[in-house]
Amino acid sequence: MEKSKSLHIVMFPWLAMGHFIPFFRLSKLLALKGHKISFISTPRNLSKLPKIPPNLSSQITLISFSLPTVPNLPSLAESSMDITHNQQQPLKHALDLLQPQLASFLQSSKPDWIIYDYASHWLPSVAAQLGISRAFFAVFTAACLSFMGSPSTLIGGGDDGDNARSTAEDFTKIPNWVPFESNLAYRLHEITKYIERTDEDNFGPPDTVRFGVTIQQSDVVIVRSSTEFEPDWFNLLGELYEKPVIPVGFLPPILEESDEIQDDEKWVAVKTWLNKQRVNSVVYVAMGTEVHLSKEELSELAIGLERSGLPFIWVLKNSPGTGESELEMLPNGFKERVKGRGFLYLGWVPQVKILSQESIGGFLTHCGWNSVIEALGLGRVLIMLPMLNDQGLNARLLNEKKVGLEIPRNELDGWFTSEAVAESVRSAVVEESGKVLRETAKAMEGYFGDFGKNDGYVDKFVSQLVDYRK
Ligand SMILES: O=c1ccn([C@@H]2O[C@H](COP(=O)(O)OP(=O)(O)O[C@H]3O[C@H](CO)[C@@H](O)[C@H](O)[C@H]3O)[C@@H](O)[C@H]2O)c(=O)[nH]1
Repeated sequence: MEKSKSLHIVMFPWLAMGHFIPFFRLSKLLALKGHKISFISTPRNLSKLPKIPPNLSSQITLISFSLPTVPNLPSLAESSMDITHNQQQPLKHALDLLQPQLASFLQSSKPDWIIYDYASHWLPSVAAQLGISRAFFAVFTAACLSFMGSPSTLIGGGDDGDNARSTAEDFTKIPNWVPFESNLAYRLHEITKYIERTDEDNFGPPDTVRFGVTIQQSDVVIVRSSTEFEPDWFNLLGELYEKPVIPVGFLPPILEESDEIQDDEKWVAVKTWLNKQRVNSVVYVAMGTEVHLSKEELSELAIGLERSGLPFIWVLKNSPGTGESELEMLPNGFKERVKGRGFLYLGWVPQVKILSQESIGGFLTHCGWNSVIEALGLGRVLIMLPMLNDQGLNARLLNEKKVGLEIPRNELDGWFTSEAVAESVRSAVVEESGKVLRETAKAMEGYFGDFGKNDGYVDKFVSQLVDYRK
């Protein structure tokens, strides 16, 4: 690469594991292509990132900013996985207070580009004043972003005519700006949770406004998806945003990287157990970093897995709200009854490594976009139980694509039964009724897991960064 084309790029993700992973993956790919990266976050978040490989250590600099203390945020909390849903807004308040540090860093380092997330809606205008080019990296699907609408719809304020959304029901309808056939919309229970959260925002704007302003004030928007997978949604998104929308591909994970964040002894126990199971037989159950199921939901899921009769490995978390672990919240006698057939794991697992084991037959998932990309990159069929954020929309899209099935729920309150869990799991993983889903999911490896194809998207993106630079 010519020296003149080497860029200095600052990365500033939202304080959530599901966002650091794609931002860091993109940083490494950009560094490999000869660009200098300054990756900014808080000390505890930076310590959770995989190690920078020696060949990239001179290209990537980690920049640590202490997170200001704010009311209603536990003192050691620095990311969305450390807190409950109700503390998400105080975390955004703390993020907003990083503005002066960010501004002075940008002023002194004068990067070519800054790539940021939706939450720091104040950042694009700070960067613009300093003459720095600005990219919003949306770690969501083009379908989900299109559903959310144009910047003016997101910013709202009642001036958006027919497009304005004021009630939860408005989010359960296909938007009038979608010109093609689709079933993409929230279920009432999914949006009720979302609205509950934004109503508690006493410290800053709701997420919709953060998104709208961020999109409106960016030079380009980068999306972690591909035009091959979502052609119509990408066309629509370009029209809604009226600015370049650049697919950066899926940024598929590198298997070896998950070695760095695992405890060897524990992994050996998981691997030994997985190796004893039949090929394509085990259900991997994991709900990401932000979903915390209630005791009743955990119980229904547990009994459903038990009833399915299939072997399963289930990753459980500590509940930041109660201090109780999900393992402690499981129904009485469950652990003993599934002993040998169900592997219960409390803590952080190397998810990509688990998904890559040949005994895995399907993935019961909350549909976080990272988890979906990791699973489809390895051709695993999905059993979908979306709970928050974009997850419901992801599930609708993946249902349309026939790569899995949604566990049937009560549309109003989201309740699901153990029978529905057992039937869905069996259908997706072993029964004839799920054969097409298994085959379609397998074929997705070609989009999600193909490194050459995905790297082509990053190459195109890099040449656009060079072209659009101010
Ligand atoms: O024990 C664990 C738990 C998680 N992971 C990894 O952590 C990431 C989790 O990301 P994701 O599956 O996207 O789940 P969340 O972190 O819960 O997702 C948040 O971020 C996503 C991307 O924005 C959104 O799609 C979700 O709705 C939002 O809740 C994945 O890479 C997992 O492999 C592990 O490796 N081990």
